[in-house]
Amino acid sequence: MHSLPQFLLDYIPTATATVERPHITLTWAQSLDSKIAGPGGSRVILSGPESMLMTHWMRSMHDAILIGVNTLILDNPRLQANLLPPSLNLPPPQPLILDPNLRFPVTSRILNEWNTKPDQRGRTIRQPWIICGDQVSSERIRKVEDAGARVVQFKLDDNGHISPASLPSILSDLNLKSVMIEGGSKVLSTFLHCQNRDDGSKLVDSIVVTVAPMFIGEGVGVVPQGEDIGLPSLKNIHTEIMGKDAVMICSL
Ligand SMILES: NC(=O)C1=CN([C@@H]2O[C@H](COP(=O)(O)OP(=O)(O)OC[C@H]3O[C@@H](n4cnc5c(N)ncnc54)[C@H](OP(=O)(O)O)[C@@H]3O)[C@@H](O)[C@H]2O)C=CC1
Ligand SMILES: Nc1nc(O)c(N)c(N[C@@H]2O[C@H](COP(=O)(O)O)[C@@H](O)[C@H]2O)n1
Repeated sequence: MHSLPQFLLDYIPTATATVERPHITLTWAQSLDSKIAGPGGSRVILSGPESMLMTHWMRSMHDAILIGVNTLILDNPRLQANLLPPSLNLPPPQPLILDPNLRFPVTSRILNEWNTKPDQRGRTIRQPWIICGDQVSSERIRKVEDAGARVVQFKLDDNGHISPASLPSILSDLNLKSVMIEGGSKVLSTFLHCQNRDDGSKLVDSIVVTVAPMFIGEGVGVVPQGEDIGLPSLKNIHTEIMGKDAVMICSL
């Protein structure tokens, strides 16, 4: 796959997304028994090489890649589009972490790479941005900022979360036109259960799921146990076979 997979274009219209109305894509990779990680949240490589490459194309099509703080802690990801040819000179996506209590570990790989590879800044690496609650102490914020990350504070919702309905206006404030939400389970669940943005328009625009031909058994479900009711209906479903995986893409 040497160029952007064309089937993505109809679902991820980053060209038409605007700062005023950012595009929101949810994406994850799951096993046949609907798990996204192993026991205790241990990371599992589900995607084969072809669908993983597609995920990196998708990352390059969004301004930002968002994960929950547990995924940051458990996976210690890089969140780059490093499988794509460097000769394309694509701008790296902006890592965004939803972290109400600012648990962000300053030893994380995304921060370490930002600090230790200054020559790569803006070309393959962007500074991690952490979205936390407005109750976090200024001492804690200073500690994380001194370590090199950018911290932005927003009012939390009644569940102590960054409100899914308000994420679009947070993105607008941050001058971001699109976001790809990669997980984990708790974050996917709150976004799947919240239908509308604060302005009343639909919250999630597209969903892209890689289904890998394996069972995990005990592990982390796509949504936490008991939260699999009230999930939205899907429209415009398209399935693409990529290597051994099936990639399902749809709108809501
Ligand atoms: N296969 C795949 O595609 C992927 C798999 N994963 C897996 O997911 C697992 C982690 O998932 P999980 O433990 O559910 O954690 P998450 O990564 O979903 O992080 C959850 C935390 O994010 C904070 N948060 C802020 N805003 C929200 C919000 N709106 N909704 C929900 N949480 C919010 C909360 O922090 P606080 O507790 O401080 O309030 C919450 O506990 C890992 O094992 C990882 O490997 C992750 C991504 C993709
Ligand atoms: N698309 C996809 N397939 C898998 O098999 C996965 N385990 C994931 N996980 C997500 O990707 C992050 C790690 O990516 P990098 O190694 O940093 O490129 C991980 O944190 C999950 O968000 N995704």
